[in-house]
Amino acid sequence: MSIETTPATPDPNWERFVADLTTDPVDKPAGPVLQKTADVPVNRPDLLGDMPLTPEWARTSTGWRARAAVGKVNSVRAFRRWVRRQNTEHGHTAQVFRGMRRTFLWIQGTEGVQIATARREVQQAQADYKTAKWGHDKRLVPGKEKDRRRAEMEKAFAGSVTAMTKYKSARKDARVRRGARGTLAAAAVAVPEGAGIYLAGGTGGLIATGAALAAFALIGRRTMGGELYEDRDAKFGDTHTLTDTMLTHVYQNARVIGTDDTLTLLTPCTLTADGQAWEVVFDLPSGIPTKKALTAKDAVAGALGVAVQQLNQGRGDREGRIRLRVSLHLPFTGAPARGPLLDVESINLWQAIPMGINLRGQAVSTEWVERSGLFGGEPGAGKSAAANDLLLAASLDPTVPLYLCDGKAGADITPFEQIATMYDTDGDPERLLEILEHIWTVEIPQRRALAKEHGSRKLTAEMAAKDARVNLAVLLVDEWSSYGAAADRKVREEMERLLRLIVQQGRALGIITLCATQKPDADSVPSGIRDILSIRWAMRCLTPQASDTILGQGYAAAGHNAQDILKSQRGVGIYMDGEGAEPELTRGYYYDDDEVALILERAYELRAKAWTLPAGSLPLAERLRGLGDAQADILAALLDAFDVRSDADGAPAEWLPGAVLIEYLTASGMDVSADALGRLVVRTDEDKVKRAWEGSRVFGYPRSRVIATVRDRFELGE
Ligand SMILES: Nc1ncnc2c1ncn2[C@@H]1O[C@H](COP(=O)(O)OP(=O)(O)OP(=O)(O)O)[C@@H](O)[C@H]1O
Repeated sequence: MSIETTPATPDPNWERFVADLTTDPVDKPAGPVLQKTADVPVNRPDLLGDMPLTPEWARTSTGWRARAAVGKVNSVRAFRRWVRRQNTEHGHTAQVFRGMRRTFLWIQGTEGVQIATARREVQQAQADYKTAKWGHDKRLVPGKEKDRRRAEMEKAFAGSVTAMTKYKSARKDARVRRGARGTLAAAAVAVPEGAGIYLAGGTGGLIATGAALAAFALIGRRTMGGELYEDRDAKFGDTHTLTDTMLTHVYQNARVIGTDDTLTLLTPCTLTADGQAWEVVFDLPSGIPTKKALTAKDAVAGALGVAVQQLNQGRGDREGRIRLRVSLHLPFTGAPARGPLLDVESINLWQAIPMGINLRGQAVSTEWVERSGLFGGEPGAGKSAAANDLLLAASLDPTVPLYLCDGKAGADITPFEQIATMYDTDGDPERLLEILEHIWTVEIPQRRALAKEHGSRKLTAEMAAKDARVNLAVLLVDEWSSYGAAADRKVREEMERLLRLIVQQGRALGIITLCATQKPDADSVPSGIRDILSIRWAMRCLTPQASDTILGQGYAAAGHNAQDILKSQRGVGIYMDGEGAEPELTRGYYYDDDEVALILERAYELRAKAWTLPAGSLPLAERLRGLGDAQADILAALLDAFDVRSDADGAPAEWLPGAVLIEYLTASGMDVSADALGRLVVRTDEDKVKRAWEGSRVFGYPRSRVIATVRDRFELGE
């Protein structure tokens, strides 16, 4: 009987799944599968996810290079440890001699004891026989007693003979056994030696000698006290290799877990692809909170034998889970990475902007829309450089007005002056007040009205895409405390009130506020304002309290302490990208003075093209052209004509003949007669006096008269 089956309708999902298992993986493109076994073909994914984890990069050339580099470090360190060991009783010479002595003792064996016992028995039996014989040889002993004594003497004699035989046999036995063991030991040394010399000459002999010495060293491994050499005290700092057992010991020694507890590793201890660190994810034993490990950062670093800056413990995706990263060297001490703004044409500030690089070497980008920031740290920690990451990006978005105030009266924002809508580089509280008042009474109401027009209470990227009037704005207040110290109480209170209102209400209306401070404490940033600044960057601080002032209460105790950052780690800070974000050690991109100038030159061009340069920043001729008026165009061309004839110092010519101006206008495509020019630029009688020009005296126009005409007709000045 046969059973007929109907052909099944093909199921595409099933076919795809089976195809993954059955087709030759080499023909298929490698998917984004990161965890695969080492012993399955390279592109075969771990479909069931139950194979040992081997990161993909491990088989790449970078992976091999990274491992080779670490291997080299480990070899050097192992050699140094070996040299240190040689002076101790665990040294290999001591081991070889101990091994030889032990071999000799083994050859001698325990037969000596049996011989000594047999000898002792012989001596005893002979003494017994002598005593019995002496008793028997006495005279005047009755017959019966004489018989008994003879019997005793004969028995003692027999015993003495037996003991002597046993003694002789023990000696013979010992000789045989020792001979056999001696032969075995000698053969074990001599045979390989002979074979080595026979097969490979002197080299073979050397190899065989080496092997014999190694064998003796092995036999003599244990000291007389019975101790074995162990690398028990090796720490990560000594070896550069992180092992599973080492990790558990570390957390036990740091008293994060009990001595009987173990960690549950979710990934193996793995060297990162760039060879810079080891990473592992593990669970603490049940009931131990993550915070306990994070708080014990110093103890964990000590147990690992590394600097606290090399250790990074991050919270995993559930309580009790830790993502550990141990850097091989102090991170962030090399040259800073090239800032990405150098390679972009322009920026859209509505999108995330690049701020820096994290410990893993990944770019950290932040969306600043509806956010505000607080950057703090000791002088020279890198706040201005960090603030530049935002300011330079904002500069490259030509739609963004910049309001920049520096309470320290330093030179940090001077390069931005030309493109800033309003700025204060003198630390003048009155000017800051003026800027804040402008934002509060002009910017914010305009923005609110615009949002209302769009039927919303917010300005969004979608609105900006449709309506050119919708934009973001940036307000920087560097060193608030200096303004506070320089202002009287009334001005200070007013500044504080306005800043709070701007941060609170400007957020939704596209105003991004960034505060920076050298001395993070309650005075330097009023707490009412501090609490609403969502992005925090704590650069190196002098105390944990200062670090907490920037990041929030309790962060230092939980292991996020900006005091741990070294002085040499400039531009490095604990970065919190918004509310509730996990703090992350990040080094800001750094743009030196030349790079800042280069970016700002581009920003100026972008803004000039977009007509968003602040009034006064554009040359007068450009502003005239922007009016779209025929007479303004002629006046702009006239100003150009004076510029073309500038003197050696670059100052425009003060006076030019009318014929030269007409010629320039004609060359610029403007048909203007001498009369028309005279009507446009009205001269005084004094202006009409002839002046010397290339050997003759001619009529002409002073530049000041053209400027006056511009002012009178278009209310524009230089
Ligand atoms: N991200 C960085 N990478 C490398 N070096 C940096 C970085 N940031 C800052 N530096 C170095 O640190 C120096 C000081 O930086 P910066 O002026 O930004 O510090 P600051 O905290 O603003 O100081 P102050 O409070 O005195 O203004 C810079 O001149 C630069 O050499």
